[in-house]
Amino acid sequence: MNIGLFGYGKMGKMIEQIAQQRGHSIVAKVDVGTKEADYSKMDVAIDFSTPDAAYQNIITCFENKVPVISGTTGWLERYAEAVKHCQEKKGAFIYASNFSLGVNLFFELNEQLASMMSKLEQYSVSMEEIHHTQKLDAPSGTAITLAEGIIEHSSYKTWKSETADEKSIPITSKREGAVAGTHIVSYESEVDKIEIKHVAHNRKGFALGAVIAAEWIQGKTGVFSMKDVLNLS
Ligand SMILES: NC(=O)C1=CN([C@@H]2O[C@H](COP(=O)(O)OP(=O)(O)OC[C@H]3O[C@@H](n4cnc5c(N)ncnc54)[C@H](OP(=O)(O)O)[C@@H]3O)[C@@H](O)[C@H]2O)C=CC1
Ligand SMILES: O=C(O)C1=N[C@H](C(=O)O)C[C@H](O)C1
Repeated sequence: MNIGLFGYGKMGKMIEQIAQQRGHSIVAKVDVGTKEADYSKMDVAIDFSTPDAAYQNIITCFENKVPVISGTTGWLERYAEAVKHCQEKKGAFIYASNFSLGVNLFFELNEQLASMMSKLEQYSVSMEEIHHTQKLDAPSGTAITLAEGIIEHSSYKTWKSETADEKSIPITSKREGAVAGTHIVSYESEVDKIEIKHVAHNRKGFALGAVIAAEWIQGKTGVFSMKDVLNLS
């Protein structure tokens, strides 16, 4: 598979390593200063760029008939537009706030727990995410997906950073050192606390998941998710 990398930062470099180990070639590295890219050589584009850059990168790939895997967070207010564009162009697209197998299992566990906890009014839910100090967006994309999973299975209506009323899920964002990504969902009552926690030890799991998604999307048309790739639920 010939891969075009959009964003050649921490994730772009990790994806290059994993892709090459799996026998793929990197045919383009599109970063902030890149003037031109040869889309005709790309079987797939993998975008891990910035919140400001992702949407345009994705649309340009659809225009050039290149399937897109995007893991960039913080641009999701334009996700519906990107989906529409993909459908109009009969393209192929997967966005995931987190590509790691572990976090995708954690998403499933979170939804099952939310469903059980929705019957118990004495517990209040809250969330904490911890990432490295270079992260541009907060809360993390993963925390937003977790909150959406809880909202789908409970009476919570929305999420909010830090402080919240009883109808919204409070999310605390911490930025510390080089933390790859930690997410904690807590349910607290007057008498006890239940927590589920995912800790990424490094970025390899995110990169491997993105490369597996790129392999999976070959020859397909449409908008998919990691649930489709991993055959979950
Ligand atoms: N879904 C998932 O599993 C994961 C998602 N992420 C997300 O991926 C994104 C990237 O993370 P990370 O690699 O750590 O960040 P980095 O800051 O290390 O890398 C981002 C890169 O994108 C470059 N860039 C800026 N503008 C453009 C542009 N117009 N086109 C292409 N590239 C551009 C930056 O260049 P410059 O530095 O010169 O500005 C930088 O090299 C973030 O949104 C992060 O939240 C991260 C890990 C896992
Ligand atoms: O910026 C990061 O590093 C990460 N971003 C993603 C997010 O916002 O959830 C995924 C992972 O937690 C690492």
